[in-house]
Amino acid sequence: MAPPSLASAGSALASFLFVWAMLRNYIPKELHFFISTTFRKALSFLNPYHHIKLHEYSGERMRRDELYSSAEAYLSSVCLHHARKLKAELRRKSDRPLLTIDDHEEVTDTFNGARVWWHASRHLPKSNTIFGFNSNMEERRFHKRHRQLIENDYLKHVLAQGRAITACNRQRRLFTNNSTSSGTRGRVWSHVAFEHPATFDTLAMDPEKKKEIIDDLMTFREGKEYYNRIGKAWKRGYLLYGPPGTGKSTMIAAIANLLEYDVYDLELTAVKNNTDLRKIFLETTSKSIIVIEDIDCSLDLSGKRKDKKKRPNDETERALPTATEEIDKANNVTLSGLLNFIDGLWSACGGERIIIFTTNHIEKLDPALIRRGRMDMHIEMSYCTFEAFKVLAKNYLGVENHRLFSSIRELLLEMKVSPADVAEGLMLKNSKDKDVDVYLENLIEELNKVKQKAEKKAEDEGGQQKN
Ligand SMILES: Nc1ncnc2c1ncn2[C@@H]1O[C@H](COP(=O)(O)OP(=O)(O)OP(=O)(O)O)[C@@H](O)[C@H]1O
Ligand SMILES: [Mg+2]
Repeated sequence: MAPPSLASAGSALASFLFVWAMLRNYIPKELHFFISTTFRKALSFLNPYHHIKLHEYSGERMRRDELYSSAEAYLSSVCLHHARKLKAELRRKSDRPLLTIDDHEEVTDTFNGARVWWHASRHLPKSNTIFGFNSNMEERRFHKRHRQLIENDYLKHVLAQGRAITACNRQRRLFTNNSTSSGTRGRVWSHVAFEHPATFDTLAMDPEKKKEIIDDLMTFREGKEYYNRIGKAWKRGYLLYGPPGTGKSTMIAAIANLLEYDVYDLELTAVKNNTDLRKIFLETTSKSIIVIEDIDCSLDLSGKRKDKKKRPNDETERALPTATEEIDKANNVTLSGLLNFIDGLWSACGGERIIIFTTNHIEKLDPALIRRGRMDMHIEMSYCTFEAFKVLAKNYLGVENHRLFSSIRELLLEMKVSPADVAEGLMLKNSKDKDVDVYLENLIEELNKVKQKAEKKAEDEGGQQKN
């Protein structure tokens, strides 16, 4: 039951509204206006709550408002379990039903001691609404004493959390600029869902080196303010080099999965010239990894610059281009175009990008391309060590130790074999046998074959030299 003071206030209000309804048609318009505005003011003065509306579509181009979508993701994550009415939908290219809070359902959230009521409503389009969007609206209500907190901190909190949740939930994409792909619709990039299962856990490499790379990546991801403070574009370059089959492409997938970024696989040979390269770059989004695989094969990097001996002091100091170089510039991607792509003014647009080059021949690359600051971290992917083998054995066979491990360690110390070859040896074809011994014996047999081949090759080469 309501307390007596509230009950009497309520009955007074009811009597006032009744009298007002009876008299409103008989009093002059000016008096009617005065009474209704005074009444509204009195009500809003007594109302301790303030409201903020978030519209789903905003701006002249009726784009989906990011604050709205962030709030939707935030509420679905933080307040979903409090809501009684939910909506379930299957988003495109997803096989997991997505649950969100239903329209007209009210949920509450608490932030630094302030309580906020969220209410979602749906406005059906009027006949003359442009584009005919259903404009949904989230409305927040909070006590006026928390206004500063809500305006300054809560709004930012909802945006940041919502963005992070959206990034985590979204289907990541693998883009290619190869124009022969179907469905490009005039765009330079076409994409498919990125579903590579590689992670740093499944990547076979020295554990310390792995940790160093993970730490570096995580520092980068959290580094927005740091990069702002030091006045540097929020991007980082990684050069992965090493022989074939040592896990360079696998590491790219592991990085993308760790950071939850999209991957843009840039095929340089399909880019006409530097202008196109810039356009291509501008069509990438943030939170992405731009990859150029086998960079030494993609571009004739050596011929585009003058003799290094003439410019010993500064690699950025370039000699004037010759006429042939000018023609090349119009028709090809040049080294300077690529350098511009990596760290020219345009490269700062959007931010939060990682650029990765891979190569089997680091010695062939122009030093300017891979100097620190452009390619901040040089990562050597090496032949399979015993530590790397242990990761593969755990992934493929689920064993962390075994009596045959010592023989494998000996063999790996004696020869150079890629993790890809070891992984292949751990996979028995046409076998349903799940016995670990069989798999490891198969690997030892394969490794011995490689060893004998290498020894025979060395013998042949030795014989040829004597002759
Ligand atoms: N370090 C590794 N950890 C786990 N698996 C690996 C590793 N290296 C290679 N593999 C296995 O070998 C296959 C080939 O590896 P990957 O394509 O990553 O090699 P790469 O270094 O990119 O070779 P390339 O120089 O020829 O492009 C992968 O599919 C993976 O199964
Ligand atoms: Mg590769």
